[in-house]
Amino acid sequence: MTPHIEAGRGDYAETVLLPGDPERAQWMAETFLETPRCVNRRRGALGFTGQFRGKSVSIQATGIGVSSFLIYAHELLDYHGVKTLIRTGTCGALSEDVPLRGVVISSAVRAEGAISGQVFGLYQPAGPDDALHALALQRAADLGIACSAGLTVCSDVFHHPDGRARFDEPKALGALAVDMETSALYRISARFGARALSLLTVVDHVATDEQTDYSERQALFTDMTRLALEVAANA
Ligand SMILES: O=P(O)(O)O[C@H]1O[C@H](CO)[C@@H](O)[C@H]1O
Ligand SMILES: O=c1cc[nH]c(=O)[nH]1
Repeated sequence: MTPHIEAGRGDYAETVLLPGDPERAQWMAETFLETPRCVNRRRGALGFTGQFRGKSVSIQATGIGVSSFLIYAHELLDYHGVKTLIRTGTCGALSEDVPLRGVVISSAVRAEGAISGQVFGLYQPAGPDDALHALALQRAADLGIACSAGLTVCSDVFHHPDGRARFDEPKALGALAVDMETSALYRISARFGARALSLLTVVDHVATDEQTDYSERQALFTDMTRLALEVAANA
């Protein structure tokens, strides 16, 4: 047991998928895992462990933002012996080339600057495990899942006073999309010697103002979840 996770040692698999939203965690577990069992309910941050093609896989909700994400990632890596973290998140698209509802693979992440993050080195450039990244591209092609791989931005602020203008610089660098956890994922995984990959589904479009409705979420995540589980099963 850790401060934020009631599960005991051995309750999590070595590979854990990490959605932000607990409802997504439950939907992913009940839709895709065989014999899913709930291993964490503390604070409503649902965690599940089950089987996918004979391999044990866990799914743990992380909440929103770097601070919340780091609590769950740290406790999974430090206490539960987790070796591979695959985020299954949502993002806002920054590039016109990335379609609404599409899947983005974060090949590298750039954090929006903030003084507090320097404490953890969160705002240094970071990237995924090379082998997981290559595997995701290959499995996406095999499965016919259209995805865009490239630079993403990690922001600490969803409702920002500067609006979308703050993304002009990362957009000019070719950033595809923005989320709020990927820099934490890549940095903390490197620190623990764990493997990491961030997969994101586009739920709104900063460039075109298109939005998905929350009611269509869950089904929207089929491609991303299939891809994450393919990587988990073959990593
Ligand atoms: O849907 P999740 O995985 O939570 O990810 C995205 O959604 C939240 C903002 O609505 C942030 O956590 C952002 O990273
Ligand atoms: O615009 C968005 C959508 C999802 N997640 C984000 O961080 N931003």
